[in-house]
Amino acid sequence: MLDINANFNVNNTFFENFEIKVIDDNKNRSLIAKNSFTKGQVLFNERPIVSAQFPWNELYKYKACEFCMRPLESAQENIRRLAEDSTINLPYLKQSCTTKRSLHCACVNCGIDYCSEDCRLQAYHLYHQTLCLGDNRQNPNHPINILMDVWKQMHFPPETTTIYLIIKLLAMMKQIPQNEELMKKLSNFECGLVNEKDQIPHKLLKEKFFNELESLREMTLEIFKNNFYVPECESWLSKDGFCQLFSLFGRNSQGIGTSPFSVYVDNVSKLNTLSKIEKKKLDKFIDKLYGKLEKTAGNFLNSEGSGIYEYQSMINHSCRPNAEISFRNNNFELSIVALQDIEPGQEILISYLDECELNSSRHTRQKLLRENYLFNCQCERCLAEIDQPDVTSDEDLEDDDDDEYEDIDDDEEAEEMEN
Ligand SMILES: C[S@@+](CC[C@H](N)C(=O)[O-])C[C@H]1O[C@@H](n2cnc3c(N)ncnc32)[C@H](O)[C@@H]1O
Repeated sequence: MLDINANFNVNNTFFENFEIKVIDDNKNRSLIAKNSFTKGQVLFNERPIVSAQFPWNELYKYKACEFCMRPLESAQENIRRLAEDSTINLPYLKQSCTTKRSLHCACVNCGIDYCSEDCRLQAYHLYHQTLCLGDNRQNPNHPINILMDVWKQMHFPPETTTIYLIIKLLAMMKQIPQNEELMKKLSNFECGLVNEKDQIPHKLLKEKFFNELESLREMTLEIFKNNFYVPECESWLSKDGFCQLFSLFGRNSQGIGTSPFSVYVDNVSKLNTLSKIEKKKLDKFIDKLYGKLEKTAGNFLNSEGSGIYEYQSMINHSCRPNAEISFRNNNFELSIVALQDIEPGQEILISYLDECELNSSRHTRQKLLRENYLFNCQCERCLAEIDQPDVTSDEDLEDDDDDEYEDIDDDEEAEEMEN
């Protein structure tokens, strides 16, 4: 039988290196280093409890393993598709492309693709036995396909989450023998609909989305009753339970991005058999390809999805982080990597914002964190910049009009400055 813990866990030295501690009222729990780490060191690796590729991303033919999201295209296929140019030939492909087509396989009933037999088996034992649609995989009238279509119409790219995470989770609850353990893990995640202390609601749960959320709930409930009813999960599909489930994914899910071309670029640039002239030529060639990609694919270069991670979700945010997330295996396994030397007793802090957002004003950063993660950031940098004028970064200005919480916050801050 499959060891369910092997699917979720981080390596077993985790609690030798870290402790989870409540160190302040605002942030609640924090992850604290027990040992020292040097810049560039991997603090830990972790696989998600549940993950899924985004549906638009899949529709646009970003081929990835259904279980671990490892790309299924070779670097050459990937660049040809994204750059819309079937004449591109990548040099040194054999040494630098990691896609292993000979290991790929598919579910014999529905044809879903996996990067290996191991992934196919793990998916089967965790959820796919329940979710395999067989001949109905392409049937637009199958309730799961209808739900996915409705979801796609509600959430156009750039995608941040998917209703399929909820479907997979319900199937896992049905299938796995130790589902109390999964239930326990889920109960550890932040899933409040509002930040009770500061009364900040989640953006996906604002009034304007109530009708959408209700139709998603009704459809999911129908699928649940007919396909994988589990008595313990019935409350998840009540009105409140469903909002909480949504909030759990909204507040905790971590984006996953994989790409055969970027791995190729990484590997090819490390080849030490090339002369200086060959290296220069190669750099120029790759720059040109990226130029092409910018025109044809813009920012959409990766197979994208999201997942929830038990231990990564214990790490608080800082606008001046000392660690970062990376997907070094080009699949859903996440690594937390030190950005600087870390001493015992120091809190591990990552950024929930991307690089561009991190470079924005304090006002913009705080707004993004409030909307997505329901907190007023109390990090060292935000506290140090508290006297900064309340300036919104340029790229954010057009969003300002429809942000009712911004206005409340501006008024409060203006009042504070007057007093
Ligand atoms: C993914 S959880 C991190 C772990 C969390 N502290 C816990 O106890 O489970 C994210 C939540 O932690 C809190 N948090 C994280 N970083 C914070 C920060 N810089 N300032 C204030 N609260 C923070 C917020 O409540 C946020 O919604």
